[in-house]
Amino acid sequence: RLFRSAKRAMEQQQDDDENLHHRLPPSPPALPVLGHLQHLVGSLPHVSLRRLATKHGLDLMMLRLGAMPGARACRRRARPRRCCARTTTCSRPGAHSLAAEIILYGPSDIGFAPHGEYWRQARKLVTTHLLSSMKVQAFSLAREEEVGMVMARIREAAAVGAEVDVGDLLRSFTNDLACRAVMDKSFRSEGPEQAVPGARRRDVAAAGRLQRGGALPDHEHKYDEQHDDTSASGDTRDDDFIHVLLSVRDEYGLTRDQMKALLLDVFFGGIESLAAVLDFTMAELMRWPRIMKKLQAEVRTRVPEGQEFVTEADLTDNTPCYLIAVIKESLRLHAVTPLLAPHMSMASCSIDGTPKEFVPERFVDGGSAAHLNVSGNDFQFLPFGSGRRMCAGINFGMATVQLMLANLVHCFDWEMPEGEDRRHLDMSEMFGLVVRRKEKLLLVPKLPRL
Ligand code: HEM
Repeated sequence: RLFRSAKRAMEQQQDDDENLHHRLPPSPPALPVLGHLQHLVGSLPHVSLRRLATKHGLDLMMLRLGAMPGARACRRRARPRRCCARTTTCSRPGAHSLAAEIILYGPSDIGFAPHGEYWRQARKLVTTHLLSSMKVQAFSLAREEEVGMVMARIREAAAVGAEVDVGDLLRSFTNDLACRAVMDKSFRSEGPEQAVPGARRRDVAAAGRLQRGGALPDHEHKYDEQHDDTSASGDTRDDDFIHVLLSVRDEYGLTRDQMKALLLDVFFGGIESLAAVLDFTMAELMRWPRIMKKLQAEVRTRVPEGQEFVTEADLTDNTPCYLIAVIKESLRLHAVTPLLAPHMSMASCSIDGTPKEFVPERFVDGGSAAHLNVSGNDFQFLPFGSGRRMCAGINFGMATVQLMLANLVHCFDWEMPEGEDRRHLDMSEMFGLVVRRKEKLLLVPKLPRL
């Protein structure tokens, strides 16, 4: 039933695309056959597109990527971006691709599904039962445990004065967190090698295991054994996502493939983006020691004496506003998904005329951007997108970045490896589904003298 409604929505989308043809935005000069494809071939397509828009003075431009038409809105005026967020990007171009059809079963996930009844129901399910703020809160103990394990590993390195590959550490943290959210602790006992021979990364292993179907039947079995009709729903407990989906499968008429596709969104949507945001933020803090010190002072004064790690309660009871300002500034300066959502381009967003400088103060009270938040209503600042297709994992994402960053700056002082200068820290980007820093972030943790 759901597959049929996804197909209908796709046909409707094609009709809408055809109807739109007679009122297209202006288009820069294009090559025959290729159209504007050459602008996406370089290493940083979002930067080439920004240059193209500036060169032709276009706030909203029509691009042709081979046979596929697309529109891109630029920073200068909020109106075209609002228009894109609310209308143009309600569906996804990738919805018609063979890859999405095979990997995401239709696609039956919410990230790639075309706009329509299936996507609406699936999005409702995910935002109500898996990624709601209540569920994210219920998951705080698990998040704290995972962060605590990373701090313990850094402490071992600090004890012997070794450097750590912070980027790598952050990526394995976000992998572990996603695996834990989806399938609880079972992934630890498995190890990546058993799940997918030769796989080194747990997310790949876990995603592979999900796709081949191993994880779901195991959980189904456990769920059926444990299930008690009188038990409360998993929304307010830290039940893993497979368990939650099993508890609502009849209500939503979900097939096994649809459940797998929805779970894969957590791997595809959450892991790389979270790691990239944390890596960019730590790198910026290293380049701006004054900001690092100010943030450390704020976080350290809020953690009770003798307490080893920062807990979520320390952050939510008395939200440290400079921590939030630092995260917002990092999201402003480094758009990790600049092309996923055509209406969003943080890489080219200028709030107060100093776009390349890392100045979190703009986001604190009295600052020029103090009124901007990340919830998609301020069209100059859309790190999670906006409108109906905005990021479904925004609560999960913000909670994770806050807790991890607070702990990294609370538990350690950070130095550059010997002979390296923080002023030369390379901030070059590497393009991908998620934009990340090109170079490794090698730093030396020191236990602070409190
Ligand atoms: C700080 C980290 C993150 C950033 C910067 C980010 C950013 C984004 C952006 C820009 C979009 C496209 C929005 C649009 O088209 O308007 C998106 C979509 C999405 N994100 Fe995130 N995201 C993050 C973390 C996460 C996490 C942790 C999850 C899941 C656990 C997630 C799941 C999704 C999903 C499912 C979509 C597709 C929504 C739809 O099409 O209906 N994201 N994200």
